[in-house]
Amino acid sequence: MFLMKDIVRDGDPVLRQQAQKVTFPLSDEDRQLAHDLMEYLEVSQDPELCEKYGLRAGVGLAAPQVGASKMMASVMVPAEDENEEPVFKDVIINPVIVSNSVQRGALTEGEGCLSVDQDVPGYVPRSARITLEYTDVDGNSHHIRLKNYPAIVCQHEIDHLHGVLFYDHIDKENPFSKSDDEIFIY
Ligand SMILES: Cc1nc(NNC(=O)[C@H](CC2CCCC2)CN(O)CO)c(F)c(N2CCN3CCOC[C@@H]3C2)n1
Ligand code: NI
Repeated sequence: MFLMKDIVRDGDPVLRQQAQKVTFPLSDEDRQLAHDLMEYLEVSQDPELCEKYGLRAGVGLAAPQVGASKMMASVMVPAEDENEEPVFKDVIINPVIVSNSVQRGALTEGEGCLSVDQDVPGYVPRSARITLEYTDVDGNSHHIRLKNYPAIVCQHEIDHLHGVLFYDHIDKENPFSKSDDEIFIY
């Protein structure tokens, strides 16, 4: 199980590398990595376990953040009402954003990152809607449309696979600048 000590922090070159495509069928090592990436999110979203293991809660975790430069990330976006199924939950392997809306969106509270210890205030403008292609651990390919919160999370994770961190997108001059067609999410 991953703990905070296993999370690589900003400054480590692995966070700025282009991750390697994953080959199928998955090796045992890659299968274990996919499992552990999702397990981190599940544990971190359980208040008791999160506290018990001293984790920072997460809704996504990319392989480079645990030192594995592979195109793989877990995403677990809970529903508003936690008694419902998560809005989106999967390990996305070799993900590609095949199209995205012109309309932009940003999380109202900005973003953070388990690999960035300090807060970096500001809006992180992203596409409000994306069409995502990826392969799951069983080798099935998916072609899905996501919007708002899950779309933002997937873009944050896919950025990690290309060596991009959330604060790269923040406007230095005016971190809270917003063009009128941008929507606010969540
Ligand atoms: C928005 C949010 N970001 C949390 N952390 N940051 C992360 O997930 C980073 C990735 C997210 C940062 C912005 C977009 C993607 C991790 N990243 O660095 C991976 O690359 C949260 F923890 C969180 N939630 C809301 C839902 N809640 C359900 C119950 O359990 C607690 C949980 C808290 N929402
Ligand atoms: Ni991150």
